[in-house]
Amino acid sequence: MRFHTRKWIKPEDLNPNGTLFGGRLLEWIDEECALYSIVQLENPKTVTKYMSEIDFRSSAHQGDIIEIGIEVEKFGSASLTLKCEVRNKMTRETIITVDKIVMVALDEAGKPKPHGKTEIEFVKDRLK
Ligand SMILES: CCCCCCCCCCCCCCCC(=O)SCCNC(=O)CCNC(=O)[C@H](O)C(C)(C)COP(=O)(O)OP(=O)(O)OC[C@H]1O[C@@H](n2cnc3c(N)ncnc32)[C@H](O)[C@@H]1OP(=O)(O)O
Repeated sequence: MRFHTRKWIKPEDLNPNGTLFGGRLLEWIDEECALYSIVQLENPKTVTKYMSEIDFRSSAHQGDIIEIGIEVEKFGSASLTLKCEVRNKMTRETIITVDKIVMVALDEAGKPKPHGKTEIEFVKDRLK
C-alpha cells in the first residue's frame, strides 16, 4: 500500500471526546480516493459508488500526524476498486481500514463510462 497524503489533526477535527471526528476522517478518505481515481482513470467526473465495512481501529489526537494509504484492488469496466488504511505517521498504528471502496467513472450524462484502464499508471510516464 502506498501512503500518499499526510494530515495534521487540528482542534476543528476533534469530536466532543477530544479525539479525531470519524466523519472528518471519512471525508478525507473520500476525497483522497476521488483524487486518486480521477488521476488514474483520467476522468474528472468520477464518483464514489460503494464503501464496505469501516473499521475504526484506534483513535487519533490533536497534534498527531496521520497518513492515508490506498491500494488498487481491481480495475473494472467503469469502476476502480480501492482499499484504504489510515495510520499514525509516527507510531504506524492503524487508525481505520476500509476494505473496499468502489469508484465509478461517468460520462457527461452521469452514466458509467468504461475507462479502458487495466493497471496503475504514473503521471510521469504519461508525459514521456
Ligand atoms: C482535472 C481534475 C480536476 C477535478 C477536480 C475535482 C476535485 C475533486 C474533489 C474531490 C471531492 C470528493 C468527491 C468524492 C466523490 C463523491 O463524493 S461523489 C458523490 C457520491 N456519489 C454519488 O453521488 C454516486 C451516485 N450513484 C450513481 O450516480 C450511480 O449509482 C452510478 C455511480 C452512476 C452507477 O450506476 P449503476 O446503475 O449502479 O451502474 P452499474 O453499471 O450497475 O455499475 C457501474 C459499476 O459500479 C459497480 N457497482 C455498482 N454497484 C456496486 C456495489 N453495490 N458494490 C460494488 N460495485 C458496484 C458495478 O460492478 C460496475 O462496475 P464495472 O463493471 O463498470 O467495473
